Amino acid sequence: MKKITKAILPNTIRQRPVDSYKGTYGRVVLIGGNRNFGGAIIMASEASVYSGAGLVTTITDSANQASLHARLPEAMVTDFSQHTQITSLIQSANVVVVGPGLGDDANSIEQLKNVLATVTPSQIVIIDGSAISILASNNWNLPTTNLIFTPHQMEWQRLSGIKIADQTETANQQIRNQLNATVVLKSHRTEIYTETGCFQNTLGTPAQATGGMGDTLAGMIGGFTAQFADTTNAVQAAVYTHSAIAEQLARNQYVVLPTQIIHEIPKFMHENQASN
Ligand SMILES: NC(=O)C1=CN([C@@H]2O[C@H](COP(=O)(O)OP(=O)(O)OC[C@H]3O[C@@H](n4cnc5c(N)ncnc54)[C@H](OP(=O)(O)O)[C@@H]3O)[C@@H](O)[C@H]2O)[C@@H](O)CC1
Ligand SMILES: Nc1ncnc2c1ncn2[C@@H]1O[C@H](COP(=O)(O)OP(=O)(O)O)[C@@H](O)[C@H]1O
Ligand SMILES: [Mg+2]
Repeated sequence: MKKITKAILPNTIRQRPVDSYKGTYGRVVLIGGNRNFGGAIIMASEASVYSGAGLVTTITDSANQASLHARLPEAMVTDFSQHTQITSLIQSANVVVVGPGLGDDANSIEQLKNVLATVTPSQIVIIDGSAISILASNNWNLPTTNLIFTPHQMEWQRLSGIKIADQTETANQQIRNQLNATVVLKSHRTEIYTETGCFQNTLGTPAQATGGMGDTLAGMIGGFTAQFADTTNAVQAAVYTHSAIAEQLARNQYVVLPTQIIHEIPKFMHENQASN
């Protein structure tokens, strides 16, 4: 397994061309946040915006709209009932992030089904949290698109059928091959399984063990893959950045909050972009 080091950052985070505009940096659509888990999709959306995604739209329960806008006026918002608009938003996205706080009720299942039916091969689809658990309990065909799963170990157990104790590199890679997807298997040393091999994060702190930390990572992966052409590098850079910021904050903090990481992303990317 190859180690992910600091070198991934300048290899991925490019200086912005002077003649660019918001469209240069990708359209991310995030879908999640039921009435109970609004915070999850708010953090994921914030993480996409702070990672530099050009345009971010959040599709969520109407109960979350005011709080999302109060925290993040940069995001556009549509609620779960706007079916026609949702389908056209998904069609226009470069990257779709589905699952943070989505829940598993009938509406959650319908929203995920619509994503899977709508996406095309040129898009990137990040499947996180509840969306992984819904997929694990339904025998649906996966769409032909660039799929990125971001499970924690129990979500991976549900999806892959591999018990946590048996989640070895060989077993994980075998299921990845069947899924034909990138798998970001989150743990204290997150592993990324791709078509070209497996990469392990070298950073991360138990100060990160708090709710919303993975929702934030999903949004960051959305923001990074929307902007940076090499998707495998973009995923690695997002995973590394998430933990590197957490480690910096953990020098002086017992616990690191997801929203604190989010607010440090622009500065961290500025300091670690390619110098040319
Ligand atoms: N503020 C918000 O809105 C928040 C909303 N959230 C949203 O909630 C939704 C459900 O996501 P979820 O991860 O909380 O629940 P679920 O999928 O049932 O997994 C938990 C089960 O797995 C087990 N487990 C074993 N190993 C594990 C591991 N390494 N990491 C984690 N768990 C592990 C664990 O074992 P236990 O802790 O009981 O020992 C337990 O039995 C999802 O949409 C998410 O986005 C959250 O992000 C929180 C903040
Ligand atoms: N002990 C730890 N050391 C390093 N990173 C951790 C540790 N515990 C959790 N994390 C990180 O926190 C995140 C947890 O993701 P997840 O369980 O999906 O959170 P949530 O769904 O609550 O947002 C992952 O990125 C994981 O790598
Ligand atoms: Mg999660």
